[in-house]
Amino acid sequence: MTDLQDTIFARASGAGGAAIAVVRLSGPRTGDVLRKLTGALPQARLASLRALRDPQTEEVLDRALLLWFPGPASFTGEDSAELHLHGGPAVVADVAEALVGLGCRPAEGGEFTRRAFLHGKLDLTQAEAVADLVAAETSAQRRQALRQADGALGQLYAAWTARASRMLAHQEAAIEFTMDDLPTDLDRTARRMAAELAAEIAQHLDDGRRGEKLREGLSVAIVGPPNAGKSSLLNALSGREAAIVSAQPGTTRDVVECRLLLGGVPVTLADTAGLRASADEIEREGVRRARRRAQEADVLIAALPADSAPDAQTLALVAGRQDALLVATKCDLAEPPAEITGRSVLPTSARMGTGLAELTAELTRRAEQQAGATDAPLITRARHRAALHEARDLLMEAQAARQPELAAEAYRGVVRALGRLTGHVGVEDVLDIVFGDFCIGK
Ligand SMILES: Nc1nc2c(ncn2[C@@H]2O[C@H](COP(=O)(O)OP(=O)(O)OP(=O)(O)O)[C@@H](O)[C@H]2O)c(=O)[nH]1
Ligand SMILES: [K+]
Ligand SMILES: [Mg+2]
Repeated sequence: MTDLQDTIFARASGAGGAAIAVVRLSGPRTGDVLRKLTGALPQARLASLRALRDPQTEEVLDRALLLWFPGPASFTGEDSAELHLHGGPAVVADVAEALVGLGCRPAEGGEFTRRAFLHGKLDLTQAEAVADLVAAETSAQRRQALRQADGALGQLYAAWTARASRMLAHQEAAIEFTMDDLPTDLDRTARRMAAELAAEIAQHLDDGRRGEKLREGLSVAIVGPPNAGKSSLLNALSGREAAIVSAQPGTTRDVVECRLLLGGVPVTLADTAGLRASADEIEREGVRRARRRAQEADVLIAALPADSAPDAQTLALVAGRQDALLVATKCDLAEPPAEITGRSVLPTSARMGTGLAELTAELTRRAEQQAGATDAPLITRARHRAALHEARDLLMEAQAARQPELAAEAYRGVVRALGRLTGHVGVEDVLDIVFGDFCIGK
């Protein structure tokens, strides 16, 4: 995808007007480009103030601060540089034009980090963390991304990959020895190791998706009967008129979303169509969407108006969800029940603004409880989860395999699945272990 012979450049600082624009360069021509723009290579890794000249016209384009990072001791592992230009769009555009004239090309999204990965500067989990750091909206997200960028997750996965390689090595050696008719317990050792690793991976997977929730945001859905005041609640919690409120039941059809920040966790709060049987095709689709959203939500809010009997459809929906939050709405109209089907109820009135602080506090408590920060590094992406599931299943398969060759094949799969996580898929490593790590010696 990326041709490493190309020298790439991109504006690394935000778009739009700014005092300074940082343009980043990476690739084999970088040194040559700096020489042509400034007359000489600046000292490595020290800031130098230089006039940048268009090599064709000799015109001074800008007076800029240069940083020259000769490879391999650079972020990408290649010769690279930063030009700290004055931030005007014309400065950046004219310098970009000069760079193209010197044989560079604009970088594609993520290309610098991709090069860092290809040159072994980062593993894949660290590359992902760079993207997460750039996107981090909250301190909690930043902390999680930084930890992953430091390699905590990658090291865990690399250690597991090494263990799987060792199992494979034991299994292959067991096959060899069986052919020599020598009794060994290599096969049993491999199976024991597989059981241990499978248990550790299962525990790592059983994290309630804390890392993913912090990275992607927690999903909260408001459900309830028509006219329960769901949209009014969404508007009150988010502080803006995001959803249409009216006295007409069946007002909301689409899922209406608002982003909130609760306890450092980004939260998507969704208002949904009132649950009822309807002759209207559009409303029926709205109710389908409401039910689907309720199913997917990390936190479910059941809005039940205090001035009417609890809605049967809503109660049925939350019956299987012990974690659902029962909220009595319109408490200015009637006394809310203390409990519904034995579960406590939070009284609110969007009109009077009562109970909203309590509801926000409860949502914040749940957000903090469900997302982020544990002692062990966390899975932060569906990609991680998929590969770990695959590895765990193959470890079970290896343990149950009747034929040593099938066990070996499963171990090979485990190494591949775990290796994909860091991007270091190295079945070659196994050969080194077979012939080096433990001494077959004959
Ligand atoms: N008295 C009182 N009326 C409220 C309160 N909240 C909402 N309402 C009124 O109840 C009616 C329905 O409110 P909505 O927020 O549209 O209710 P909804 O649950 O979103 O309704 P649908 O989208 O049709 O399912 C409107 O007339 C609101 O003004 C409240 O706290 N107190
Ligand atoms: K309504
Ligand atoms: Mg509504």
